[in-house]
Amino acid sequence: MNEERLVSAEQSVDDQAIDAALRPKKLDDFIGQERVREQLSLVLHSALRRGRTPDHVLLSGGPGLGKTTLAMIIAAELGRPLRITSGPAIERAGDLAAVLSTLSEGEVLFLDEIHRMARPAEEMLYLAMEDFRVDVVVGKGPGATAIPLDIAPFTLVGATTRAGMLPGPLRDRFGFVAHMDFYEPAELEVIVRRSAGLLGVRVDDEAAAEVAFRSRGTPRIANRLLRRVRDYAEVRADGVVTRELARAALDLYEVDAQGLDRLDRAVLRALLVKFGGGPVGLSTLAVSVGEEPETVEVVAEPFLVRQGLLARTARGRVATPAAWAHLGLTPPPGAAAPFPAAAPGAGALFDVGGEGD
Ligand SMILES: Nc1ncnc2c1ncn2[C@@H]1O[C@H](COP(=O)(O)OP(=O)(O)OP(=O)(O)O)[C@@H](O)[C@H]1O
Ligand SMILES: [Mg+2]
Repeated sequence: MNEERLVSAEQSVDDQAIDAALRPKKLDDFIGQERVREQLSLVLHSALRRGRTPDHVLLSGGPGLGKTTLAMIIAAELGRPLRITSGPAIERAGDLAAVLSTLSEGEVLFLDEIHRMARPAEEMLYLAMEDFRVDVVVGKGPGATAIPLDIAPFTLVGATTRAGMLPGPLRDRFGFVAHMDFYEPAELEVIVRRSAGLLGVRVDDEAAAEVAFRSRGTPRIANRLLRRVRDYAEVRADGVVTRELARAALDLYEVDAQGLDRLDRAVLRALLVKFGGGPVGLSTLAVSVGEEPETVEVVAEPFLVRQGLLARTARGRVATPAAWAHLGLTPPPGAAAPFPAAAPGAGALFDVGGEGD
């Protein structure tokens, strides 16, 4: 169900064309991520001044935060062609050799989902990144020989949603690592206004703020919510999106004021109403909302944790005071007692494993 969620950060089939159409093309048009943008600008422009290929760049961050966009911008800023491939497409070292040996000088190679590349290819990549050389193995078994092959100096741009899964030696070979964070509502508001302009949707500032606020810190979600709001305004009104219309549309799609959707709220409500705020075990909680434990853990919980509405403890899931407030409920006396703030020094109680967000 994850793919169909309006608030999923993953790219859906519907997003593909729109993602491409809405991508900023220059660093100056890339909104937010101030520090990354400034650092990257220095890396690129100093290399340009020296007439060298810039260091390899690793972009790390959650889905929909702008990694692919930034990779394209890097090539554009350098005025170089961009070759795109991805970890899953490189099953054998030979697949990578085929790409590397046909790069032109200064070309930018975008390797998306780099953490999913096959191991033997990884080792080939180390050498290529460091020495602009690959060893092509010819033959099999004891008679196999490695033939060194020079390749053109290039800039690798790797992207990953799981920087922690990258082997150290690979991470160390990137001269610049950009960590992309969730966006602030004010930044998303600018993104929404820009996207609205490109799509020819008229949104007033308050409506843009409303959409931004419900977008979970993620530009891709903001752009998706904007489209749903536009549909609503076209069918139910004169096409101009006001705050009231944006609210009505997003309420209809069950995306609430903080960006929680139906599943998020069902989990939270069950935790509060059926289990008095917890602690309750994951599988019990999942059964009570009719979902698989994995769905609750992977799809709903990370955002609830990030919003400070739910905590994972060694004794089970616990709602925070903010959770009661968010659903407009009053906690019963003594509810959510085993909460971190109330139990200084009880850090060991809390299991932060498996967060993966
Ligand atoms: N800083 C930004 N300013 C304006 N638009 C942005 C920004 N970052 C992302 N977007 C928009 O959000 C959408 C998703 O961005 P992008 O495809 O680059 O994300 P991603 O990090 O590559 O995601 P994934 O991990 O799923 O590959 C694009 O349409 C892009 O236009
Ligand atoms: Mg991408």
